[in-house]
Amino acid sequence: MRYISTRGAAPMLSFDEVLLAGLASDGGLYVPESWPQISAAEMRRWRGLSYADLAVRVMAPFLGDAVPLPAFERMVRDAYGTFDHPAIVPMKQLGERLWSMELFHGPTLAFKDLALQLVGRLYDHVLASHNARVTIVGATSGDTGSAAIEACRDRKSIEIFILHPEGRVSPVQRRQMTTVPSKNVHNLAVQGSFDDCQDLVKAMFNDRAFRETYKLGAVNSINWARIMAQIVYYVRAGLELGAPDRALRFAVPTGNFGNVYAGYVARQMGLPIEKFVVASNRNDILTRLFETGTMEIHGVEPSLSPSMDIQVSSNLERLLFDLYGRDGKALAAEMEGFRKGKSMSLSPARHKAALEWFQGFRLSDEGTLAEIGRLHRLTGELIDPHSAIGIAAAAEAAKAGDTPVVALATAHPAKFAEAVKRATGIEPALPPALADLMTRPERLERLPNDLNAIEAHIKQRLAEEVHA
Ligand SMILES: Cc1ncc(COP(=O)(O)O)c(C=O)c1O
Ligand SMILES: N[C@@H](CCOP(=O)(O)O)C(=O)O
Repeated sequence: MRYISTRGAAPMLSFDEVLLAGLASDGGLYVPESWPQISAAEMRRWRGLSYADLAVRVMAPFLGDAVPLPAFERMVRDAYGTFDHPAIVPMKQLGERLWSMELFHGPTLAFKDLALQLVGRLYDHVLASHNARVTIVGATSGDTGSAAIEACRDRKSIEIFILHPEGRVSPVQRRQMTTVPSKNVHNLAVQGSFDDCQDLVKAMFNDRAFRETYKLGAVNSINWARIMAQIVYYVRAGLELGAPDRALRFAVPTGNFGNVYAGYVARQMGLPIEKFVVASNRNDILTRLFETGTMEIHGVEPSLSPSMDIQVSSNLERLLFDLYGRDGKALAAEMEGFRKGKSMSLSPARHKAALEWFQGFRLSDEGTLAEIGRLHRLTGELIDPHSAIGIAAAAEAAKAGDTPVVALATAHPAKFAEAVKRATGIEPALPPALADLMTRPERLERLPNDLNAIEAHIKQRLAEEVHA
């Protein structure tokens, strides 16, 4: 398996090279040269497999010969051995055609663990075989950061720097990052939005000298390995609901478009997915794109679902690459225009093609609180605001059409206790392993939204490590 950049000007790479590269050298994102296929017969055979066994089968074609299969199997088993539910991603029926899939049973209580527990192990394996070290730089609106830190803490060959928007993540999310005492973990609270943090990370990757000197690595979903690991639970949901003999739909709470893009890949591999409902909060750039064909950046506004407070959805570029017939040069020009003009429009034909697979949905904060309350009254369950947006989208979709709709529940309610309490009067408790989280000492650096300041800080910290 070889990987190509969405902007057409970076070298083709193998899986291990893509894992270490993160962003492509032309500023694009790596995607597989072609989509591996899962046959109907394979899907039927895979129905009763454990999550780990299924994960190995779904992901193996993406590795090429970069990682030996026995080692990969071990990594997968270890990664999902950290989850606290035997099904790893349990599904619950909420209505006649309505299901939710819980993706928050990993160590940091959000769907990011499904990919990052594996990516941390892949990094270890590949760094050891290349005898290399890496400096991870990542941006987070709250969940990627803690999942990446948990996956990379105390690893000898990794230093990890996570940028989060100061004051714009929940107190639990912040503390899950800042209370980790490991020496290789560095938290930077940036005066700006998640989009600013993500721009800073991309700018560090595009600063060739900095990237090469400090051997930058990525943990955000710009890294293909993140997407690869997220494909598995779509296949799992499909098999549980009767694929390949029955089609289904997904409703996905969306920010950076990584989660829903992994579903798109599952469909490209042959899973019979009829439609994706792309669900957003008031930061609805994607919903507007599907409604109108035009993508236009408005400022990021804080909401009750802060992890989705994003306007520039990185992974949309991977979908656009296919909508542009995999013409990297044409897409590079389009992305440059979008960067400068903060707006881009799809041609009517491309817009129509996108609507065959996707539809948009948005929910206000008031609607989110109402949905948390409604679900609690109906089922007795507490759900977090991100999952609530997905479930509300799925409930609406289930009213139209006969195929089942699966809502992805992306975070544990205790990560957003304040919103859940406002909606239900009940404060969800953190699991026992995190019971004392709110009293642990924190460690973070406050920095301006300025590339030079961030790079200087990282250089200084790395120099101190060398002399320690
Ligand atoms: C809890 C939660 N739900 C949904 C999302 C949106 O997912 P994506 O960025 O993959 O679209 C995020 C952030 O990524 C998140 O942390
Ligand atoms: N919501 C995310 C934002 C980063 O997205 P990623 O999937 O690209 O890592 C977060 O919680 O940090």
